[in-house]
Amino acid sequence: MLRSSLLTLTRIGSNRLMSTAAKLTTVEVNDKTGIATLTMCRPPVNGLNLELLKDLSQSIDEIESNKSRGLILTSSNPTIFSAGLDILEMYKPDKERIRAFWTSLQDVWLALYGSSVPTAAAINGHSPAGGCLLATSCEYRVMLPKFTIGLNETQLGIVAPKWFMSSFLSVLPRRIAERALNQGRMFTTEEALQVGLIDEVANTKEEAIEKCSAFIGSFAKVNPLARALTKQQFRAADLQQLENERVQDLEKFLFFVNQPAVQKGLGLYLESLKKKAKN
Ligand SMILES: CCCCCCCCCC/C=C/CC(=O)SCCNC(=O)CCNC(=O)[C@H](O)C(C)(C)COP(=O)(O)OP(=O)(O)OC[C@H]1O[C@@H](n2cnc3c(N)ncnc32)[C@H](O)[C@@H]1OP(=O)(O)O
Repeated sequence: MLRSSLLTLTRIGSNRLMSTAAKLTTVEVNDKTGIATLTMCRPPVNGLNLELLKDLSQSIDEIESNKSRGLILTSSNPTIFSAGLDILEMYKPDKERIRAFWTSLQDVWLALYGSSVPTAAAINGHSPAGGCLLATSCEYRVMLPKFTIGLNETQLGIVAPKWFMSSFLSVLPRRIAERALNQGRMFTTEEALQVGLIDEVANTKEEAIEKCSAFIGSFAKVNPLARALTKQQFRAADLQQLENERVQDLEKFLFFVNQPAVQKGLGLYLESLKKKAKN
C-alpha cells in the first residue's frame, strides 16, 4: 500500500513508532496495551492545513487497519493541541487547493468520529475551533489545566457547519451547546470540566495519556464487535448526513468563505494574530 511506503518504522523500548515522511503526525503503538498514540506535530500551532489533514487521515486509517486497541490523539506542542483550521488555507485561497482542503477535513471527521476503535483526546494545550472539533470527535477527553477549548467560529465571523455541531452535541447538552456556539465561547479547562465538554483533568501530558489509556482499557472485557457496532449506531445519523451532503457542504463552504465580507474578516483576524505574536 502507498501508505506503507510513506511510513518509517522505528522501535522505542516496547513501542513501535510509525511516522510519515513529512512528519506532520506520528503514530506510536504501545506493544503492551495495543493502543496507538497519534501525535500532531506541525509547528508552530498545529494549524490544520491540507498536508496535516491528509496525514491525519492516513494515520487514522493505518490505526484502523492495524487493529490497534484504541486511538489517543495528542500534540507534540507543549501548549497547543491544535489552533484549528489554518486560516491561511481560507484567506485568499487557491481554487483547487481549498476544495482539497475542505474535502480532507470532511475525510478526517468521518474517519475519527466514525472510527471503529475507542478514541480519546489528550488535550495538552489550547484547542479552539477545528482543534475542538477533533477533540469532540473522540469518545473521551482529558485536558491539562490553564488552557482553553471551544468552537469560537462566530467570533471570527464564520459559521460552524452542521457536522461540527454534531460532534459538539454528542458531548454537551443541547442548551449549553447552542449558547456556546452562538457566543463563540472558549471554555477554560475548569469550565469545560464543569459543563462536561471534557471528562477529566490531568496535570501532565503523560498523566493525560494514562487516563485516556485507562478509558480505552475499560472496554477490555467488552466484545469489540458489539462495542464498535453500538458506537456506530449512536453516530450513524450524523455520519450519514455528511456522507449524503458532502458535495453541497463543500459548495456551501466555498460560497461562504469567498464572500468579500468573510475574506475581510479573516484578513483582519490574521493581522490581529500576527500583531499579538509580535508583542
Ligand atoms: C449555513 C452556513 C454554512 C457555512 C459553511 C462555512 C463554514 C466555514 C467554517 C470554517 C471553520 C473554521 C474552523 C476553524 O478552525 S477557524 C480557526 C480558528 N482558530 C483560532 O481562532 C485560533 C487562533 N489562534 C490562537 O488563538 C492562538 O494562536 C493560540 C492557538 C491560542 C496560540 O497562541 P500562542 O500565543 O501560543 O501563539 P500565537 O498566537 O503567537 O501564534 C503563533 C503563530 O501562529 C499563527 N496562527 C495561530 N493560529 C493560527 C491559525 N488558526 N491559522 C493560521 N495561523 C495561525 C499566528 O498568526 C502566529 O504566526 P506568526 O508567528 O507568523 O506571527
